[in-house]
Amino acid sequence: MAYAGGEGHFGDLQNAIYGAGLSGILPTIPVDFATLEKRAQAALPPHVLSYVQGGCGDEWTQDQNAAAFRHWGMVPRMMVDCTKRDLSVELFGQKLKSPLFMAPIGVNGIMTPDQHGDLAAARASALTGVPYCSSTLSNDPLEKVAEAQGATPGFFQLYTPRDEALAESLVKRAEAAGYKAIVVTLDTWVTGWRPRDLNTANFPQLRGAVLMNYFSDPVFRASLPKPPEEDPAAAIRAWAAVFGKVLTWDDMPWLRSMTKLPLVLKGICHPDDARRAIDTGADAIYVSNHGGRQANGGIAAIDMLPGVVEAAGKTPVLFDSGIRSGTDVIKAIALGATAVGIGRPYAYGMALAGAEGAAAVLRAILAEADLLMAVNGYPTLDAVRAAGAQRV
Ligand SMILES: Cc1cc2nc3c(=O)[nH]c(=O)nc-3n(C[C@H](O)[C@H](O)[C@H](O)COP(=O)(O)O)c2cc1C
Ligand SMILES: O=C(O)C(=O)c1ccccc1
Repeated sequence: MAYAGGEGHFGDLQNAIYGAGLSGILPTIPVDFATLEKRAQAALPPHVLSYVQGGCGDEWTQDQNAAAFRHWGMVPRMMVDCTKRDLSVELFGQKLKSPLFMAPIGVNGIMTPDQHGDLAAARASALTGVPYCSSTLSNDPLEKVAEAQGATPGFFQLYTPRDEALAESLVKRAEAAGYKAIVVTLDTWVTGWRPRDLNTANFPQLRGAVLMNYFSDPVFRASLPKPPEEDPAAAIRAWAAVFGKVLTWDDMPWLRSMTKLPLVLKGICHPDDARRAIDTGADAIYVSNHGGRQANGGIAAIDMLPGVVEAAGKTPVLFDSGIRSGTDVIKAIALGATAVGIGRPYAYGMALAGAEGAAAVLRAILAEADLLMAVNGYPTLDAVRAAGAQRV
């Protein structure tokens, strides 16, 4: 049944769903965020849910991130042949089927009952071709996560430790494991004020979750009097002491010297910071306010994207924070993003059905994006950018 026009498109999922419905089969993973979140809310242990769902302060910025997409609108073009759509992008020398990627989520490890959510996320990436940016915080070592990503390229997100030798060790391991870019997160040397987690006195990392990249690291291990297996409490304390280096522009030569891989700075929101990042050697800018988890009171991330895109010129701009649907993805592309990160939505899919659940969420987002392009007369992402989005 080739009703939606064209074959082999992400939007074919729609036909598959309606077709299955004729035999009484319904999607097991909701295709919209609101229903998905409700289902995940019921499925997750309360302390995991509050950590993932929550944000900083009264969550104004987190709410704004999603709500701000509602004041950007697009104008359709008619009489354009859109039977073939091309959502592919080239990023870090990799040809990707779509502009989506999975944003780093350091507690993926505790999102699945088997506590191997990092591997589930990596398998979702292998299943869909959507790259996974895996976090430094992980229940499985980065080498195993890379392996589970199969042929899909992966990126490694670095939380820069205070111990420079440990930072260098993590980056060298990521290079050896085949990651295609190093994404340095700038906004989290300290944790933001998160009332949901504070009121329940819950911080998963201090309970020993998701620290396997440290516990498996030769430099970290050498810094401990006893191995983490023998004295986990001391290893956790050592992690807390080493976790967050305060980065300044003075560190750029060092960060740049650590790797020949593309270097991406995550958390850039100001055009001047984007210019300085590029001038000092960054290969890509990653606009994000950490999903509103780190600082409250900030402007919605999508509203900061156009200024950074303009400042970045030809340098690729990655974006996340507030993406909840395929429509949001297309709006971010229209505003100049090169690639768009999905955060909480895929984590919720994973909470419901592991790798398959996360893959289902990504496929639904891609299907909506593809069908929007089909209807709106945008056959390519360049056409999306040319059409743009207007503030309404
Ligand atoms: C539970 C959770 C854990 C996260 N852990 C990390 C992390 O380890 N490293 C990082 O750079 N960003 C982390 N982030 C931020 C995401 O990469 C991304 O910026 C954010 O989720 C985007 O917002 P959204 O979830 O509203 O789409 C985390 C986000 C969540 C929800
Ligand atoms: O929960 C987060 O968003 C996150 O990335 C993090 C990681 C380590 C410490 C504090 C926050």
